[in-house]
Amino acid sequence: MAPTLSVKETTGNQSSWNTLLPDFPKGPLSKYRKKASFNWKEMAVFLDGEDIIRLKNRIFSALENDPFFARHAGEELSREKYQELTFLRCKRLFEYDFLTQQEIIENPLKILNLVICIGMYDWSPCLQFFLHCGVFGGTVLSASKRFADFVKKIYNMEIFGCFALTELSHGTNTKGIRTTATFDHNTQEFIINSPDFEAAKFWVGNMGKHATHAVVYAQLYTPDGQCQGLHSFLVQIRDTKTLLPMPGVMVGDIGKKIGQNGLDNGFAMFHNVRIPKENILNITGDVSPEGKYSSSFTDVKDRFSAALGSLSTGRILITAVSATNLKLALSIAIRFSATRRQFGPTDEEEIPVIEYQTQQWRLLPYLAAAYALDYFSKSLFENFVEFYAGLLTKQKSQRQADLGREIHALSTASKPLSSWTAQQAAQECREACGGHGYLAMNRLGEIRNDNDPNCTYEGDNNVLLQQTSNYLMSWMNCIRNKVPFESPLGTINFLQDYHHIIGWKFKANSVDDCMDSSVPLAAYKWLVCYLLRESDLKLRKEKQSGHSDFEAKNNCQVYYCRSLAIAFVEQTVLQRYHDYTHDPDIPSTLQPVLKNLSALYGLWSLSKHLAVLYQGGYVSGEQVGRFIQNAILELCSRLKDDAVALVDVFAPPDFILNSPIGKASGELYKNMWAEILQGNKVLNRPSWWAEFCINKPVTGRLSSRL
Ligand SMILES: CC(C)(COP(=O)(O)OP(=O)(O)OC[C@H]1O[C@@H](n2cnc3c(N)ncnc32)[C@H](O)[C@@H]1OP(=O)(O)O)[C@@H](O)C(=O)NCCC(=O)NCCSC(=O)/C=C/CCCCCCCCCCCCC(=O)O
Ligand SMILES: Cc1cc2nc3c(=O)[nH]c(=O)nc-3n(C[C@H](O)[C@H](O)[C@H](O)COP(=O)(O)OP(=O)(O)OC[C@H]3O[C@@H](n4cnc5c(N)ncnc54)[C@H](O)[C@@H]3O)c2cc1C
Repeated sequence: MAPTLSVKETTGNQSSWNTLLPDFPKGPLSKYRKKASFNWKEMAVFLDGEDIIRLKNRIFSALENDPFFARHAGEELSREKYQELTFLRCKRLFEYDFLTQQEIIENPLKILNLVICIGMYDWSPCLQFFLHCGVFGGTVLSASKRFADFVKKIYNMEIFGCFALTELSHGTNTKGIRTTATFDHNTQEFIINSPDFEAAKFWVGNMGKHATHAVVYAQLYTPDGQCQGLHSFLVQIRDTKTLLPMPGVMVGDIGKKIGQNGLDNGFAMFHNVRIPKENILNITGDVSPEGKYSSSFTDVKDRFSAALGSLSTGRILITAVSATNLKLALSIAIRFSATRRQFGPTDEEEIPVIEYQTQQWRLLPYLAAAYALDYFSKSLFENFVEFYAGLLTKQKSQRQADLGREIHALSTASKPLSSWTAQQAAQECREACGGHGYLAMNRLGEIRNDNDPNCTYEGDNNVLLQQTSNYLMSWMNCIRNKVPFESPLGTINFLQDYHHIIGWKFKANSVDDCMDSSVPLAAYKWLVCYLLRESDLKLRKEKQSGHSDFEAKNNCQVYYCRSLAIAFVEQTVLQRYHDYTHDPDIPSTLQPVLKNLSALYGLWSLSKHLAVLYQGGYVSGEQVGRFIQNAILELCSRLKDDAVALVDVFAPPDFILNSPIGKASGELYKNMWAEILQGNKVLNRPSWWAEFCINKPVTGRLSSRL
């Protein structure tokens, strides 16, 4: 695969940038655009490449010109209407068929960009489409060749799919799933059953109203009564001609959610539902006609990992989806902050709120995080593409197995990091826009609420972090015994220097010394080693004091393993972004601002761990804390005049961003006013006017009845 994220890509010339990226309208934001230290078009082309920008333009303009995607000011859709519109939009996505197989093979990053572009418009149709084609379709596709005919039906929408793992009473604990699939060798069928309503499949996207088929995870029972563990099965849940439930299936919608309400999340119970033997998705095991179980995995644990392997795709995608929400929220809040004026040094002059130190400190570290996480999510996606190619070609090498473990460990921490960062940023951006941030039309509430489940689905963030710390702790024996080790992506290779790193101390002697990301990076390496040592000691102590493995692990999470996983993933994100921004091949016009972003992301993230850095003796004395704080403030101040151009690089067109206060013109009040006046019945008196004007209350009439 071509190294599409390599910095060696050409950035073209001014005239090609202008063709790809039109100028913004002149207006209140022009002042900041002129102050920027770099050309935003050069940056956009440098980061994405011309081909991806052309793809984005194609998608954005298709949506903008399509009546099905029209936005209507003041529109308030009922949930049913919103679900219907979401489905109509999803159908349009089939009709557009934005990417050919060939384009995806040539540059897999295009699929990620497709998800991002559609999601920037609205996550409901995006998730509906990709749950069907990607999560459901991808699982069937990777099972075996015998589903080839079925796969065709998926991609021409003859059927519609969903992915049903979670149950009403079990989600994170996948081993606790209770749906059963019992093989009947007399009829060569599996019989699917939900033992009771608590084992009903629950939360399943697309299942609520329209999915016809589901990938159902169930405990496989062979005729000898043996449970062979969790396997997945293709089950038809609705008739494709009528959308009525299939015999034995009770299926419905779980109700209104906090966000993503265009998507129909549903439940299903199965009562003796018979499916052909061939419908087992034989990824991890199969049964013979006589009912004998076979699996290419001899180890039960390996089989379990493989059964859940497809979840890594979702977690990597969610890392990127959350980074996208971060970009959307920041585009709105930074454009607003550069145009909204409050107070000033004199009575005559009010200044844009972005000039305030607090506003800079609240927003600009998130801007740096958006750049770092965007880069990381794309690079992790590229790593995953390599792994997936190995899966499809049935590679059984040690490298392939190690790569799977490493990607699992990275994605189970990058999803939490990215989704939490976006969630906190969306709230900060909401508040940074004051009251106007709370107006639904400005979209920050929608971004916050639609991002929220990224912290939960595809695995609860707090529980997923345990997977990453388990992986890190698994190297402790090698570290203790000084046995050399390395991982395919090299993310844990620095731990070989553990005994040396653990003795490091903070070296910078001034604020100036701290202005490069190498400083927080060194601190992070120490922090990971320290937290690894502390977590390992704590675990051993817990076990020595007589606690079971379960209890001991549980007692090691807070302040130990959980912090370890977070520090590790922050370190990994920073390492990749540091290497990228410090590459000598980066255009000299862009490098200074990129290095500032890298330093700010590193120092700001690290500053949340200051207590542990002091506690473990990596830093001492009050000066170090001050250096870090002052360096953060200095970087915020340096980036302030670049902030508008930095969001111009990633902000989608106004139609997609859909926020009057976030529009590219910066005509904050004109844009809001226009939207408000186009609202539904804004100037009308209420339909219930008579309740005030005619039917007056009789004060105290009800008090005697209390
Ligand atoms: C991880 C768990 C919590 C583990 O539970 P536990 O029982 O404790 O098990 P362990 O002992 O820890 O694990 C045993 C070993 O297995 C290893 N393991 C586990 N999982 C994996 C894995 N995925 N890969 C590799 N290895 C794995 C583990 O490390 C252990 O090994 P070792 O002992 O350390 O060596 C687990 O139970 C769990 O996963 N829980 C969470 C459940 C979950 O995630 N459910 C998801 C349900 S589906 C859902 O939520 C859907 C949501 C809808 C929105 C999705 C949005 C997706 C993004 C966009 C669309 C995608 C587009 C696709 C594009 C395209 O392809 O076209
Ligand atoms: C919008 C949305 C869409 C979804 N779509 C789908 C779908 O399409 N298909 C599907 O199968 N599922 C779907 N899900 C379900 C989702 O995958 C689960 O909700 C998720 O895996 C979390 O599981 P849970 O809800 O059982 O949480 P629980 O596991 O019950 O978690 C509850 C709390 O307990 C804590 N907890 C649990 N175990 C531990 C532990 N070992 N240590 C410490 N704390 C613990 C958690 O941190 C959490 O705070 C969706 C969910 C949402 C919100």
